[in-house]
Amino acid sequence: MLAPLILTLGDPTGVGPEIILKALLSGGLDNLRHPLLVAGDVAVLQKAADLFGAETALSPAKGLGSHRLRVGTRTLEIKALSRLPADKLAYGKPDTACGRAMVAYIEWACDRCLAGEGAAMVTAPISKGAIHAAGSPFPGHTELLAERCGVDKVVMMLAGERLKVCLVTTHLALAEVPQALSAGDILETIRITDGAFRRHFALKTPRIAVLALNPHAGEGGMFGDEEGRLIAPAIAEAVRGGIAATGPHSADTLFHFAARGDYDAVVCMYHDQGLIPLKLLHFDDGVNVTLGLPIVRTSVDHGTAYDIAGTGKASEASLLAAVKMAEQMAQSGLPSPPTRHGLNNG
Ligand SMILES: NC(=O)c1ccc[n+]([C@@H]2O[C@H](COP(=O)([O-])OP(=O)(O)OC[C@H]3O[C@@H](n4cnc5c(N)ncnc54)[C@H](O)[C@@H]3O)[C@@H](O)[C@H]2O)c1
Ligand SMILES: N[C@H](C(=O)O)[C@H](O)COP(=O)(O)O
Repeated sequence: MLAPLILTLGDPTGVGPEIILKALLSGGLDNLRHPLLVAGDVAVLQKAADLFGAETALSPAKGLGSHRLRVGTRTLEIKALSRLPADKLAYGKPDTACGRAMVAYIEWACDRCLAGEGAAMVTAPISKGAIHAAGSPFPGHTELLAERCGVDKVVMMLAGERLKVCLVTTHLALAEVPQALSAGDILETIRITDGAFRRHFALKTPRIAVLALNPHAGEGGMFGDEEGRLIAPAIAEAVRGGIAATGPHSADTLFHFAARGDYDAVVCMYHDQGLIPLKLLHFDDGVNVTLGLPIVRTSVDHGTAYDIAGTGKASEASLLAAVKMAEQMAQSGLPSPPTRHGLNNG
């Protein structure tokens, strides 16, 4: 039997629980090669099932899971890692117990994957504010997983069929981006992107466009020198290493060409540079992937959507795409980046 894909519940008061139930009830999880295991909370999932009027029945599970929840004609395997008072929780209002639970789901899934007991982890959305309030020092999954896996550099990629963006910097204030950029970090982002595309997406020579930071790529230094000082040297070094990287490209025009298929990946200097075009094209079915980990991690591309949590309206499409991509990546093997803690099982 193949190791399971471990799906973390995310914020119990966000849309995570209901999109998991919606994906299950849609039949979109029926034909996976790997078994699916939800790392989460039984009562929270039962409450989400009620949103869809689905009849549920609970029984004990053997193996990695602790419970089996029958929902209508389908079954969800669950590892219960919290026992939250679901009836008392209000959608959109996580407390510190919820914050701690979100972190516990992620840590457990990560550790199972590092131990080879999970084939991949797929994450439902968390609230960055809630995990912060619960004492987590990390701004999101990406940074938490890098630290837990003992990896210094990972790459946040958001992927859709038409566009794949890979970020040099992620969750930091825009004002801090120029200081945070370095030629070494840009080069590492290009290398991790190239390696992941060769391994997981079967591309012999991925075509990687690297963006400029400033308008018109700095216009020859008139407004900004990061292009000549940091980005161009990183691209030149990548090219010397056999990578098909080009740039620095002006960000305003490049996405048009990337979306029509001229490039396989776009390396972006900061979060919104890449995520605005990505979500414009792929809000419904985009997938967030952490490249450079010794485990496979994919995620939905959206957040907790508190404004619609508990209504059953949230789309499950990104979650289904994330599960599908996790399976594809798990089957294509793992990269073996060096890790600080020697946990590399790749
Ligand atoms: N992977 C993650 O864990 C992740 C990703 C992005 C944001 N976040 C976090 O989520 C919280 C809220 O972030 P935000 O408000 O910027 O973004 P959001 O994605 O939660 O919501 C933005 C808008 O998109 C809508 N939306 C989101 N998901 C939807 C879905 N599945 N179907 C239909 N509509 C949907 C929402 O209703 C809202 O109007 C923040 O704490 C943020 O940090 C987490
Ligand atoms: N930057 C992502 C997005 O906007 O979709 C999101 O915040 C992901 O964060 P983590 O996967 O690191 O939680």
